[in-house]
Amino acid sequence: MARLRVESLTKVYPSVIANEDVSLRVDAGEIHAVLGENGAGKSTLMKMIYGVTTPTRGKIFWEDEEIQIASPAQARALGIGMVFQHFSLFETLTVAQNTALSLPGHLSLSEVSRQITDVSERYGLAVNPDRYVHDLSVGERQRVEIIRCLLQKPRLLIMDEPTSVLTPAAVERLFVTLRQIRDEGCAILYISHKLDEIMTLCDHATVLRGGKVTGECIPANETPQSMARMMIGHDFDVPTRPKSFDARPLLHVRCDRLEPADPYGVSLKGVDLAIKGGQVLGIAGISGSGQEELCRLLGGETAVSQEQIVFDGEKIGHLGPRARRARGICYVPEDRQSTAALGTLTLAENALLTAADRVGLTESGMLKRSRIREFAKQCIEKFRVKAQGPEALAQSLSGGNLQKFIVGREMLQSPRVLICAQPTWGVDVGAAAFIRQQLIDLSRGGCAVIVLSEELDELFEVSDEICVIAGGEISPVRTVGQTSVEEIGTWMSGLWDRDSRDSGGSDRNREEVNHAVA
Ligand SMILES: Nc1ncnc2c1ncn2[C@@H]1O[C@H](COP(=O)(O)OP(=O)(O)OP(=O)(O)O)[C@@H](O)[C@H]1O
Repeated sequence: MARLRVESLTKVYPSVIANEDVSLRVDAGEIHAVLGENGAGKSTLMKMIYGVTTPTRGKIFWEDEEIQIASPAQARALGIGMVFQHFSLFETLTVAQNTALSLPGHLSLSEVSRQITDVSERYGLAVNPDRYVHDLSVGERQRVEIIRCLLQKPRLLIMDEPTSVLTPAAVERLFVTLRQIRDEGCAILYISHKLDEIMTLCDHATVLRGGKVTGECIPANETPQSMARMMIGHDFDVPTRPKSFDARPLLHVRCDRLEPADPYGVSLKGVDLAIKGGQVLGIAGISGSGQEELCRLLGGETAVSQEQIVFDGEKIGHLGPRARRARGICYVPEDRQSTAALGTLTLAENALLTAADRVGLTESGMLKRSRIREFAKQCIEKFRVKAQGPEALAQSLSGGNLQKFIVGREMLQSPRVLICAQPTWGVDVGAAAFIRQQLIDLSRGGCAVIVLSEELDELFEVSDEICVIAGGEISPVRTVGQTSVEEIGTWMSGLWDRDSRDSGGSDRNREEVNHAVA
């Protein structure tokens, strides 16, 4: 008897068939991966199973009994739990208060805290029930989401890209937990674009392409390459990084201390960063270490005194985002859902939001509608975004496709500096390789590209120089040949030698820039 079986499940949206005749079964004690490129229909399938979206047609069987799942509450009552990719916790509440909100009945907070402690000890997911969520790192928040789900004693656990913001060590710990839950008889549906994770963790995989099931496999018998081929139908090019011959200093940021505007943010300390046109600077770090504050400083959301940021000889620290964008300092924020795009606007309108001045989308205060549409169309075509066209609402795109559009919108503005946070978050392997190559190519045309990412493999693939941000401080900068994944991984915990800060590549880099901007 399958724990869950779906038969010919179909979801038709006005503009697209997101799932077409999808059939799949997942058994008790099995971790079942759902694979597919961006827009293949994975999230839609999970949303139908969790009662968020109603199927257009098709059947769902829970332990051989046909059911209709009308709401997440009904799904939870059946024993289905879901951990969404984006957290759904209240920052101003404690872990226990957040958890109490999702549990049925009226348990006292001390009882909820006791249950949290029990589950966290049982599965090695350390969390203090009395801590406020705003105080927790992203990895800890992920643990709270998982504990909250486990407290409901799910018999089917759905996880939609749960590791996208976890460090490798945290992923290891999560996998131990998931294997334990599986061995206790839970069925797990697991979505991820990280194919090596699927290989190590999952017992079975179903592959979706264009909303249809195109194959099944046992991941342990495959390679990441063969699974990628099943997903996208062909091989994809691995990025190449030609030597950078023409790197020249372009942007210098110096900031002794900067308190965050956000009460729960991170203070930046002793930032002294020299960034060169013609190459990619990778900034590694566990999320929540000051990346957002650094991006706001570079992008102009946080203004400082004018001499603290020098761009191509001009002091611009006091300028806001629009003036910086007009100069060619473009920015891809980490949060594609709210900061980077507005879901209720069309893609064309979203393009206008950041590209108006740089691409000339207005004239004497009037919108140039056809030019706006044309630019949005260019972003869609060049970055292979699966969307109906410039008039599609941003919220109708799958997560990865919206990410591709946002990256395209910034890259096609011929930026002189591009700040790119988590460029491939939620993007499939083929598209991720494409974006990485575009970042490298952009830098080789003279742009100073800054990539902030938690994925060290990604940073080592694209960067010419690399450093770490931890606790609001920036480590020395190394050329990629001078360092290793191990060293950068250690530095991510803030463990670099502060005395070596003024030595090596970073110092040379800084001197060169000081000289150029003086
Ligand atoms: N509310 C909606 N209205 C219109 N179209 C939608 C809606 N939600 C999803 N779609 C479309 O359905 C298709 C499948 O989207 P879905 O989010 O399921 O893909 P996915 O495989 O999860 O992609 P990703 O890996 O990027 O998250 C996409 O073409 C998407 O644009």
